[in-house]
Amino acid sequence: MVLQRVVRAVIMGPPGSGKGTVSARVIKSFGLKHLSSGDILRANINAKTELGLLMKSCIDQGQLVPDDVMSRLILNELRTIERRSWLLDGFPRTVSQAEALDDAYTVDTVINLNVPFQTIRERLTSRWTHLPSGRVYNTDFNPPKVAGLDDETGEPLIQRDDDKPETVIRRLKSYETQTEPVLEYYRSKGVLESFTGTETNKIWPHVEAFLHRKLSSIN
Ligand SMILES: Nc1nc2c(ncn2[C@@H]2O[C@H](COP(=O)(O)OP(=O)(O)O)[C@@H](O)[C@H]2O)c(=O)[nH]1
Ligand SMILES: Nc1ncnc2c1ncn2[C@@H]1O[C@H](COP(=O)(O)OP(=O)(O)O)[C@@H](O)[C@H]1O
Repeated sequence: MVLQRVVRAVIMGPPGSGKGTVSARVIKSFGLKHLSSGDILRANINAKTELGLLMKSCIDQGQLVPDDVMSRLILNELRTIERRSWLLDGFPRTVSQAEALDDAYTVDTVINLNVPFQTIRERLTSRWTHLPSGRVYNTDFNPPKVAGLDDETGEPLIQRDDDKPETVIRRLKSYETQTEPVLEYYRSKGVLESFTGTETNKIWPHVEAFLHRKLSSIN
C-alpha cells in the first residue's frame, strides 16, 4: 500500500505478546519504519555507550528505564525520521511517556496485542534474538534454518538475559502496574484497537485487515 501522508502508529502488548513478530509483518506489508525501544537500548548496551552501560542493570533486572531518559532517547530518534511513517514498538510504556509523545506528535492508531500471561511465559524462555537486526526466533514457533544462527546473516543468535523465568515475571508485573494504564489513556482518545488471541498467525490477519481499512481512511 502506498501511503500519501505520514502515518504514526504504536504497537502495544505485554512482553512476549508478539510485538516484534507482528511489527516485521506490518513493515513488510505497509512499509512503515519500525522503531523498537528495546532494540535501540540493546544496541546501546552492545556498543557500550554511556547510556547503554547505565541502563544495562535496569534492563537485566526487568525494570523499566526512567521515563525522562527513555522519552528523550525515542523523541530524538523520531526527529531523524520526521517525514516518514512509523510504527513504534515498546514505547510508550508509561502514561508519562505517552504524554511526552503526545506533546510532539499525534498518534493515528494504537494496536494492542492482548495475549494471556500464561501463553507468554512459555514463549520468552525459548526466544532467540539476532541483536544487530532485532529479528526474533523461537525454538518451537519459528526456529532459525540453522540452530543458533540468523537466517539472513548467519550470525549467532543470543538468549536475552532478561528472558530468564524470574525476570519475565517481574516484567509482567511492571507491565500490569505501569503499562496497562497507557491502554486506558489511548482508549479514552479513541485510537486504541485491541486484538485478543494466543497465536500470532491467527491474530495477524485481523491486524492486517484493520490496518488496510485504517490507512485507506487516513489516506
Ligand atoms: N509459540 C509461539 N511463539 C510465538 C508466537 N508469536 C511469536 N512467538 C515467539 O514468541 C517470542 C516473543 O515474540 P516477540 O515478537 O519477540 O514479542 P515482543 O516481546 O512483544 O516483541 C519470540 O520468540 C517469537 O518468535 C506464536 O503465535 N506462538
Ligand atoms: N519505553 C520503555 N520505557 C522503559 N523501559 C523500556 C522501554 N522500552 C524498553 N525498555 C526496557 O527494555 C527492556 C526490553 O524491552 P523490549 O525489547 O521492548 O521487551 P519485550 O519485547 O520483551 O517487551 C524492558 O524490559 C525495559 O527494561
